[in-house]
Amino acid sequence: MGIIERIKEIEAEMARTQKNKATEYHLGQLKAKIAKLRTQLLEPPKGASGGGEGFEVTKYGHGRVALIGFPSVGKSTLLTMLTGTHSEAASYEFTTLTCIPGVIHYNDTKIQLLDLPGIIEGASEGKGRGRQVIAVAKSSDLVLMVLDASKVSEGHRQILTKELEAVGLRLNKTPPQIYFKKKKTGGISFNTTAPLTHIDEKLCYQILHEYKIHNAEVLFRENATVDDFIDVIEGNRKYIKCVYVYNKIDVVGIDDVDRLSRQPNSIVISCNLKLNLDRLLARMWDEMGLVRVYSKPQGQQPDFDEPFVLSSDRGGCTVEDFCNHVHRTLVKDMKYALVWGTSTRHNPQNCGLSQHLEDEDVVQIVKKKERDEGGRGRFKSHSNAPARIADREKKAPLKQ
Ligand SMILES: Nc1nc2c(ncn2[C@@H]2O[C@H](COP(=O)(O)OP(=O)(O)OP(=O)(O)O)[C@@H](O)[C@H]2O)c(=O)[nH]1
Ligand SMILES: [K+]
Ligand SMILES: [Mg+2]
Repeated sequence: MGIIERIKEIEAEMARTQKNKATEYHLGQLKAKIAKLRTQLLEPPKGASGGGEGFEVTKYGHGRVALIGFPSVGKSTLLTMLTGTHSEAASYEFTTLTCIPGVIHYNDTKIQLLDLPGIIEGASEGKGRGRQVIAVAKSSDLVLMVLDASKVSEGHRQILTKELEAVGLRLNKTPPQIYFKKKKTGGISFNTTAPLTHIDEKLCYQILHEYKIHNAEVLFRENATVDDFIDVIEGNRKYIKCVYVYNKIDVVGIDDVDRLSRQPNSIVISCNLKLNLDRLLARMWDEMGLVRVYSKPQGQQPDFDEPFVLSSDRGGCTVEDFCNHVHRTLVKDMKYALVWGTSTRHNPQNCGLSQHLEDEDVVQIVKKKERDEGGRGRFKSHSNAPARIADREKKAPLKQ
């Protein structure tokens, strides 16, 4: 029997099993069994050389966004509108057969947007190009799940979420607060700092047993579920933000539009009428959590057209991360940093390497050998972005 059949069989057994106190241990074990099989499913077949049919597209820009959705919901139309890169759009399904990259220029940052073939139920098990599409979604910083506003009754949102979850993607979730460490000896030590209502010590042991783990340290820091615990044991989950984009609102009534726009993490648009596309861009950019930091050489103004772009998902947002972006020896040479912006209590503030920077902060690195000329009046005004500087100065004067 193949892996997919075995998963189906266990799923059927779970559906048959009544949920109560007496069956909860058995159900927990079955969940662990399915998780293990799904992980096997994700491993490339032995002897496979990576395969030439993947959608490997080189990463570009400050972040990557993937368009995921059923066929003909308007993914390609949206890519063309947002990036200017043409991607074939047509009224028949599976128009797009590969991954088409485009670039969005927004807030002085560049974001790679990827158009992908439509996926359908069963994608996680290899239907259509599902597996390749999902692999691209996994490599992204944000998923835009595009849905057809006129077909919402068909449960596409749930189906696709399930498909992505089946391969270890977790949308709009944070990793469970469970500390888990395998050991060589000593048995299982089980502790909790929160009251648990979904799982108990015995069930934990059974799940670990299913994974043949007999020595480990487990600490629940929140009221987590069996699924959360399995996610932590598997350890290969990817936590990604997702915005649900309801397209084609030009063909549905105002009541539906209103209802859809109130769904969690959702935005309604129409490519045909160019409705709400700017809101979508703003939303997308916010979700990516990019942090633009402007470097200010001593006695000069920062170049507000050329931010260093940091992100907590990619490498972090501290002064140290900023230094590493600018030059690899800068961390070593830094005496302290002067920071202007929303991350500081006063402007400028002397900061160390661990200072967390926020979007639009200005940073001046004072090096060990340099003489600190801090506080010596205003810098000369030669800049290619006078308006933005004036704007910044209103918030916090960029002296020094
Ligand atoms: N009414 C309406 N139709 C739209 C809108 N956006 C796209 N379409 C139409 O929907 C159809 C499918 O668009 P595509 O962009 O090819 O959809 P897709 O999701 O890329 O499709 P596949 O690549 O086949 O998965 C085309 O006929 C588009 O013109 C919209 O906002 N409103
Ligand atoms: K299409
Ligand atoms: Mg397409």
